[in-house]
Amino acid sequence: SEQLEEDARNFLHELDVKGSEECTVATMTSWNYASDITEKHKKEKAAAELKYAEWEKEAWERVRKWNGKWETLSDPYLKRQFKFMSILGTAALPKHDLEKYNNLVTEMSTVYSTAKICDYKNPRSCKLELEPDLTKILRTSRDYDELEHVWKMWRYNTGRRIRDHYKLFVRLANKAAKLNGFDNMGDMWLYPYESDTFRDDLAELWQQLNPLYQQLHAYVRRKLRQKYGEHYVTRRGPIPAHLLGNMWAQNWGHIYDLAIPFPHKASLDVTPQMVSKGYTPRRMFELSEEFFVSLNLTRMPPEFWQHSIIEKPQGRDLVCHASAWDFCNAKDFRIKQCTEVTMNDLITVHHEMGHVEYFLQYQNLPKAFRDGANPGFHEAVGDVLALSVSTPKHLLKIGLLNEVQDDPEADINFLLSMALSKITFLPFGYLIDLWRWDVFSGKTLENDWNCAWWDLRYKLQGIKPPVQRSEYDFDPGAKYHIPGNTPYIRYFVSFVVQFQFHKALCIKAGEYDPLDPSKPLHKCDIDHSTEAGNALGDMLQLGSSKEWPEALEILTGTRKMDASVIREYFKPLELWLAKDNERHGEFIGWETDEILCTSEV
Ligand SMILES: CC(=O)N[C@@H](CC(=O)O)C(=O)NC[C@H](CC1(C(=O)N[C@@H](Cc2ccc(O)cc2)C(=O)O)CCCC1)C(=O)O
Ligand SMILES: [Zn+2]
Repeated sequence: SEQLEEDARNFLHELDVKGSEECTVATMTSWNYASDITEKHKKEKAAAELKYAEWEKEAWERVRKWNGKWETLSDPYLKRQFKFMSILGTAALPKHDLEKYNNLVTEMSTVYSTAKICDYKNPRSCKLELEPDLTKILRTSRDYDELEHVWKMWRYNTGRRIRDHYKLFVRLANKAAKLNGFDNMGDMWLYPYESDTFRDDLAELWQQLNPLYQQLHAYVRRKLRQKYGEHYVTRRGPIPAHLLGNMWAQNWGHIYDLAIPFPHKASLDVTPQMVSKGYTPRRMFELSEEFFVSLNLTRMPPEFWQHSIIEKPQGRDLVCHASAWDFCNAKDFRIKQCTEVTMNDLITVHHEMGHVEYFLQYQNLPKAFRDGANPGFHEAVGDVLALSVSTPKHLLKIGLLNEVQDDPEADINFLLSMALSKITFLPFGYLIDLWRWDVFSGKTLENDWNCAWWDLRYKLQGIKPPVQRSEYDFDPGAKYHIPGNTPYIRYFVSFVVQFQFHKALCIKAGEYDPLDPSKPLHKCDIDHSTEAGNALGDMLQLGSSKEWPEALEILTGTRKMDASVIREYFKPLELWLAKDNERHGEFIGWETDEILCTSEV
């Protein structure tokens, strides 16, 4: 009835205003803790989390009173808000359980963010931190034993120390999920994807992408065998995980120098040019903002520049892992990033600013809709712009390259550098929550946690630990998102859909034409295209007010995740890798009879 509709609008508006105010308070205490880890900030954050949970519970109980009525409303926009506000979340836990749950997550995050290890070359000095020290060693060292030391000690001082926390955490998480009507927390995490074929769809995407990954894996293994010798990197075995330039082997971009196909061509890593041109983190953020503005998207507000932390502050502990923050008041948006002047961090700056651009585009929607169409969309925005920024053509435009070699060999070099961060990430992006879903569902028992992790790491990534692991270790806990309790499948989704977004925007920018060989997808740069920017903005403004297939269709014309676009982007490389591997008689895939992880405790 008209009256019911009117009452519903007023009711939702009241909850929206109050919910945003409560959200601002809670987010501020979370920011204070993440940017300055002290006992005082920890206590204030814990108290604010409980207070926010009380509000969520009150709001949820008032929404429940509308059950049987809101379903009869005719306006889908109102019904969708009621649908989302009918899920309470972890606030459904009894207060003492919620306090325990929150403290476990904060405690695990603190262990991770404050962990330090001793220097391999100077064992009495024990203050090396993940950022910048350990990431720098993993990125630059080619000393097999030094890399093994750093890899092992990081896991000793993080994962091993939170294994027991995680046991309790899983039980409480599942208790909360059941109170929300889900079988376990894994199912509750998948709710925002609103699809009962989602897991199957993901498995299908991985099947389509695995062959390309295996070709790249075989090629890189040969290059690493040349560097470290056949004893360490065997012909047919998995690659030792600590040789891939990254603490988790999730991005192999930093061993590009060992893998470059045509070494006599110009390097594409513009870090040296950034340093020699006196780039600062501030300049990197302004460069990224300029790109968004060139697309006719929204510039960062003054508060962003006032309150963001874009360089590592000295003399205090903080969560250095980059992050973007929405303070729920359509005014205060921030990034916290311990930025270094490297190309990799320039990409990360775009990733984080992509989150803020999404926050800005949907800031006037009701709070229930101030999210990505699905979490993977939120992760894709910044990466889409970074696909354009990474092209030699764009780097020339912004003065970070002084020449572009436009020939097939330079093309293969470029595509390989992109594949070392985009294709290598796919199995990792998939397996993190494959492991966690099995842990939440009980399919993987506590005594098998670490060896189940290494089964997946071996099966999907074709890597192995440099030293044998056991169930005394807890290697998943050495990756930020596990102690941080952040779902991860969003990144796998993002790495597929970001290429679909890229293709749609490149067509609108006139930068891609499937029939024009001079305009392949991987050479497209959408900067300064307001057609592309307006199309992207139109989708971002929807927030989560429409189901994600509809948002995807508005931008790309399709309603499904489609792996054929990322494969089209890398097609020239895929052909070249297959030929090169065949020429060298490379074994595609991996096998081993080594015991990677012993399960007796
Ligand atoms: C308040 C809050 O927490 N906000 C959320 C955002 C939101 O939910 O609104 C947030 O800021 N999350 C932090 C997280 C940081 C990063 C990350 O963790 N990345 C993944 C995977 C990956 C790797 C390469 C890549 O190109 C893209 C992704 C990893 O490093 O493993 C680190 C560097 C990049 C992004 C992020 O921004 O997603
Ligand atoms: Zn992100």
